[in-house]
Amino acid sequence: MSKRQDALDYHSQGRKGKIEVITTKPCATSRDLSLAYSPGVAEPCLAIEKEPGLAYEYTAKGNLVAVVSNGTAVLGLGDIGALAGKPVMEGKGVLFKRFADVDVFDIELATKDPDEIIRTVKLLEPTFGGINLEDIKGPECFYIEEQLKEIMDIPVFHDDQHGTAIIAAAGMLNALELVDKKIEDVKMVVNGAGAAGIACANLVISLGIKQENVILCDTKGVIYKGRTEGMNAYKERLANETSARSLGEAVKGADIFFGVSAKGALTQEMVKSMGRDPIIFAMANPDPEITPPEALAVRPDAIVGTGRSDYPNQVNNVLCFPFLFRGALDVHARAINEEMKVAAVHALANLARQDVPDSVRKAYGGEEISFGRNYIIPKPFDPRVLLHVAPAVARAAMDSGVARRPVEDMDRYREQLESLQGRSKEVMRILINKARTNPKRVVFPEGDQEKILRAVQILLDEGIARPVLLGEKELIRAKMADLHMEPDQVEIIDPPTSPDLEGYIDEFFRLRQRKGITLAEAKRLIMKNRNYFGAMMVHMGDADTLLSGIDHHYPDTIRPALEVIGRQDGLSKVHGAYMMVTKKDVVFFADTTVNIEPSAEELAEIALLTARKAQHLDIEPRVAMLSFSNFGSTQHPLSIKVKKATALIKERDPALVVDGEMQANVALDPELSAKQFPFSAVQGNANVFIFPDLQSGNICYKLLNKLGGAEAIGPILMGMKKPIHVLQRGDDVADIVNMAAVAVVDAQEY
Ligand SMILES: NC(=O)C1=CN([C@@H]2O[C@H](COP(=O)(O)OP(=O)(O)OC[C@H]3O[C@@H](n4cnc5c(N)ncnc54)[C@H](OP(=O)(O)O)[C@@H]3O)[C@@H](O)[C@H]2O)C=CC1
Ligand SMILES: CC(=O)C(=O)O
Ligand SMILES: [Mg+2]
Repeated sequence: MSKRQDALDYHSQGRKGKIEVITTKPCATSRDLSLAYSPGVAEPCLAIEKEPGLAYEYTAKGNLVAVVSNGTAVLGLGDIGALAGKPVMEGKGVLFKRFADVDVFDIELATKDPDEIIRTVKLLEPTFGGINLEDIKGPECFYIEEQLKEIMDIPVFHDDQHGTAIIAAAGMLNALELVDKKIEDVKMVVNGAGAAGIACANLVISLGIKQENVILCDTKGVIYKGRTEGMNAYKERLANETSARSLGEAVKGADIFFGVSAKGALTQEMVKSMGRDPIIFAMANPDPEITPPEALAVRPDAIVGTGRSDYPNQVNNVLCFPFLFRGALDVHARAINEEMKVAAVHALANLARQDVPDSVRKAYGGEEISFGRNYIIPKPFDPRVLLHVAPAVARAAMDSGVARRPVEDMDRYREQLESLQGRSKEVMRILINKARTNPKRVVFPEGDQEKILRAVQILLDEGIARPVLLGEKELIRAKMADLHMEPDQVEIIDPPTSPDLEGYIDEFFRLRQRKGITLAEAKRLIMKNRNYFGAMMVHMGDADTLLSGIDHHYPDTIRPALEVIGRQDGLSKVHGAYMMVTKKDVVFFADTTVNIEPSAEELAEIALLTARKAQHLDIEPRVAMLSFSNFGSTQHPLSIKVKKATALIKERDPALVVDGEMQANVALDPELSAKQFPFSAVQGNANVFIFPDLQSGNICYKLLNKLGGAEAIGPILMGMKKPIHVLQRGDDVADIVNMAAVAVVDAQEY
């Protein structure tokens, strides 16, 4: 199918267009009706009449943005009119929702009269928490925005001006660092002196580029002092004394080119003539001023960005407006001011320098992404953008006095932002915060693995753990340098040269001498097998917990731990659980990894240990002992075993909410439970699921993960004397970080 047809089908298939309105309150019963509408609705009306600020409490105003356009500069398609611009405005709505959960009404106005637009938008003020002006051409856009900012008490933001300028400035700051040029020395050309061009020039000047070093061009060529044709007050303010008259003359020797004009405006000849390591942002949409392959063919030393997602370095305002508005709306900002824009610039620029999580790499087809010439600004699908930009903007709004409702607890605010991105993030945030309250020493026997190093950087940045790496010092240091990590921030231990080596060997020999180990073998294992050395560290109290397994088979990781540390007294075995994070909730599955055919006694042990894990994560456990039978409905040794286990648990922990044996649907269906099993302690609200054997547990968690899309965090090993945790081969950096948090929180319990 052609790209054109594809795009048309995308818009027309199913419900037409890209947006619909969804209600947030039930309207199923006559009671609902009387609350949603008359008579109940009168109450919030009267409350708002008395106290207008309550509109943020009782209506959707606070999360609603108007995307307003008259269609005079739609992308680079030009003046195609308000109606034809509607797909773009609906598209902005999609992006606002997808990236920052901001709701949008798109408003297309069939007028070119700036005052008519101003009056109309002003009249819309009661409806919205913010106004995003879009694709209104220069110079009218400047007057419209200025006037609206003056007369409105909610944020008014022309995205083509400032959104573009913010992204381009963030990318430019990073590109300048990469090419080692000082902002106060560089010469720049901005091609296009409309909405985007004027705003880009103003912002980079405010960030430190000298005004006399910024040459603006438009369809008539260079905007120089004294030019009369095609001028306006905004161009005039930026006109410079220069002898250059054409774009070709202006870009000669320039360090930076910003294109916000039209397809093909920059030629290869022009690129050739630029200064060393030229920075070229060809931002015209949908087709750039020059494509990256064209530019790089003549100047391999260039850093090139475009507005498109199919080339590296997408310099597009999508990376800004959803997150900026999120921050502004969340503090009920009166405006979006310079301070908030600059905060967004720095938040974006800083984020691009940080290590990129695997989830983001995966979203981008597994491509290698790290700070450098092909990655100078974050990617829009990077969930961290929301968490960095919105709080930075909210903070700037508060500091500059335009926040009507300041955020009191920034950490809590970040947690709320994370919860916008799904329950799993929220739970992990709780876990991570718990880890941060008392970060423990985590030893990583696979300290030379790149994924471990990348995870360690995040653990350090977030203060989740105090990592200790095992491996050859020089090798690890070199790998850290490749990853732009600071080697001195992590302790590295090379077992053969460790001063603790002899002591560990002696102790290990003492532990295992009656289990068939010779002193020579003890020496070899502790010196050569870092899983043994790491386990000894935990045993001797030199580390609090161990995390390993990314490059080892499961038994090779777990055996040293069992031999050195062993299980807790009184337990028959160690057991394994998974935390399953669904869209709705977080539940525990056990045993999913260790015990193949647990006895009733072992099942009871598994349930008690898993319930304790849940409690430790502030989740009140409700344990379902699963079977194919409900409370004696089938008499079979397998179901009788589960029934026996249930009785044992009740005996050992009478306060624990637990019941069984029961089928999985009964464990999850309150109505069914109430109707058929009103005596059960678990009323269809189970969150800890104990499986009768490993087959069912292991199969279920994998199906839920693959078919149901639930995130599986684990295996969480339970019942060791000291906490040891096992990574899975193939775990990515985020999994390692999650497991490290699990390990730290676990270690806090010991
Ligand atoms: N990547 C991104 O995030 C964004 C990209 N853009 C892109 O920037 C471009 C301009 O948008 P916007 O500023 O809103 O539009 P405007 O209509 O406000 O401004 C367009 C400007 O470009 C100039 N121009 C047009 N064609 C040429 C050319 N061939 N050579 C030199 N100058 C030219 C016009 O000159 P004159 O004044 O003489 O008419 C005018 O100054 C569009 O392609 C748009 O897609 C815009 C916003 C965001
Ligand atoms: C991206 C955008 O806003 C534009 O091209 O107009
Ligand atoms: Mg636009």
